[in-house]
Amino acid sequence: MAQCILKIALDTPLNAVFDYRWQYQDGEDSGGQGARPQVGQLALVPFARREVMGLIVGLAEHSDVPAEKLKDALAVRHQLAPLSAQWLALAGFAADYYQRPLGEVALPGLPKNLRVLTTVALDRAIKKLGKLEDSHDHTPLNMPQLNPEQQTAADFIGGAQGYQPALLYGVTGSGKTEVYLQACAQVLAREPQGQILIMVPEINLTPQLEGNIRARFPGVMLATLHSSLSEGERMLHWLAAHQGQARIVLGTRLAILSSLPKLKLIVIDEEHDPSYKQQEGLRYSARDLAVWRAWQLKIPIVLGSATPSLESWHHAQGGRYKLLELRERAVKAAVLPAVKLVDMERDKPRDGLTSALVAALKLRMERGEQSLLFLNRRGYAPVICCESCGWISDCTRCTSFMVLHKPEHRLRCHHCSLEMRIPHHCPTCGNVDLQPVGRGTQRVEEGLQALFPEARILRIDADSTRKKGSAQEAFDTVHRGEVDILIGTQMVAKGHDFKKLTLVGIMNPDTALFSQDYRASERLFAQLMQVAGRAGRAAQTEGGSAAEVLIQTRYTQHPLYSAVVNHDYDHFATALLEERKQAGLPPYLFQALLRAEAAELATAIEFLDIARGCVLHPGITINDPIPMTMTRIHNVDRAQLLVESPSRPNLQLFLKEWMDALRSLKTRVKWSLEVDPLDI
Ligand SMILES: Nc1ncnc2c1ncn2[C@@H]1O[C@H](COP(=O)(O)OP(=O)(O)OP(=O)(O)O)[C@@H](O)[C@H]1O
Ligand SMILES: [Zn+2]
Repeated sequence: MAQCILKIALDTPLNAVFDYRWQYQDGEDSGGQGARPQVGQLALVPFARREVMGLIVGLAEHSDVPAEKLKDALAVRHQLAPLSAQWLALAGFAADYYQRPLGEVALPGLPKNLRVLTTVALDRAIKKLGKLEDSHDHTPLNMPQLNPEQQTAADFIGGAQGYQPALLYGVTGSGKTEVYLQACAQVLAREPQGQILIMVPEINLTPQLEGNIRARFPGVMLATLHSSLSEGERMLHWLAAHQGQARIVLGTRLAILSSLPKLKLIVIDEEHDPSYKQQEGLRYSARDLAVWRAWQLKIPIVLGSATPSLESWHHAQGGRYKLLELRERAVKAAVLPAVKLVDMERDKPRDGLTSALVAALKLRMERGEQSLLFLNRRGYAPVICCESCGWISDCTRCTSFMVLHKPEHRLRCHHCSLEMRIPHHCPTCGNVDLQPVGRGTQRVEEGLQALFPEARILRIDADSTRKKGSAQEAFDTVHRGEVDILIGTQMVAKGHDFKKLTLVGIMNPDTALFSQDYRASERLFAQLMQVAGRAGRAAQTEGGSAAEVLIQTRYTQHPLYSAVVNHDYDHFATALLEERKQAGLPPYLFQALLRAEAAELATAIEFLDIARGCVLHPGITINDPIPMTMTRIHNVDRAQLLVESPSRPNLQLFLKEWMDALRSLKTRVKWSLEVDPLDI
């Protein structure tokens, strides 16, 4: 018997690697159950009176831990091929950059079934996969002729060698998907063992793309990775990628941490989308990690969008990313829709709809075409109020309102999930006449039903698609043409290729114009361009309507709307970047946000005040602590502290020192750090 020390990363907030003793049979070939373990393997160990799965990140002959304190590891998962050095480096980079212990990044990045104590699930999955193999026939089927711009882009991406980031800036409906698929075909032809990672921002976009990929490459093994897989499926798909069997992996942001030993190309579709940012726990940007991963592996990466993020646009302007452009819609004779502003001051809306929008809807109904109404607010009304005493339905646990959900007869807080029946009378004065204020998708649906009793109306939002599979069913109904008017939130706004849609109505985007968040205008612009881009994606039929987008607004002179009317991303983005430069904001400045939570706001602020003073570092601006805009959620008060620097490396140095100092502070305040925050 021989003995070694396993250096193990565990999923705990303690920023450390733990030593365990392990005995194995000396000389046995690697791979056997008794072999010497390898870095990148998983091991079961005792920790704090529990048994937990850890990741071997190092091997040693001796430990500094006194022998009587050193514990034995319980098992090593020899049946699983070790995670590669590159994968460990990726997890290590993410841990460093986002200031988290390695174990807290690496272990949650693995499927749950790998981390359970028994090996049943793992053994079963490995056995199942043993029979499956990619057919090695990577011949693409039904490749459409690309237009010259698409061809240039596909050839550039497909032919790129080494680290080569490209920004594929193509207007909505310009056929970016086709560019990805043909670039993939080139890579698969050149690298028969190679793997490709394709990411989409939202789970609802996976089925459409999965269908396209399977139809194009029937012989290629495809694995999907997203949050609605069962644990069994996730394990199977993850393993198919890890063992190099899956050639194409399609997934949402969590797929960025999948193990892909033969990765040769990364595709990030809709790269501007905020959903690439994880908003809890390890708050990483999957897009940024993808770029790092491509750099590390020296492989090409393409970021695609009709409305690139300002960060990526900035890189493309500065020459760090190759800019590839698609200026026209791919389907011949499909043109970008005419965008018109409807002045709500002149054309007063009834039930939220101006007469211009009603007329446009009516025309589509008569012609058997589809319309989409976009309203980014679910529920029936954002609040109910008592007209006699002024009571409003605010949430008792949050700085927000209880939203009226009429079909379910409930009031619901969208932040803490508090629920109650709709009160019969005002809780303060007893008045029975409680009125909904404002309008959500449910109320729009009700109004439309009254207006167009014969119309087939479908609402798609988080409430209507709670059941597994129901979102896909809803989108299929639209694609089959069984819907006349579709009402939806941002769920319907992006990526979908609805072929029969000729009208998009945007109900009330004005509120976002006056947000305090400096990113609000970038986001609103992207959202409007994306949703507008759902109209007119097929050629206009004879006697059919030209594609049209109506934006209802009270601010018809606003430059943001003019840019949308003119489909003018370039100028708008360039102007926004200039503003950011003048104001000293990202991407010209790097930020991190320290958040603190406590029962009392004062406690949170007090903690941030201490944090503010505990490390001094030249070139770093530490702002005053302030309450968060949504101060209270679920009876917890929240405050934040913004840290800024024009130098990313300098900020990173500071954060490292700062986190060490904060970890040693004794406090009951719950705190967390976000690097490159999106919402401030
Ligand atoms: N070369 C081509 N010839 C004919 N049709 C094409 C070609 N390329 C793409 N298309 C079609 O054009 C439509 C739009 O393509 P796609 O959905 O890829 O656009 P997109 O650029 O991803 O748009 P968005 O940014 O709005 O998601 C699809 O129906 C696709 O089949
Ligand atoms: Zn609440």
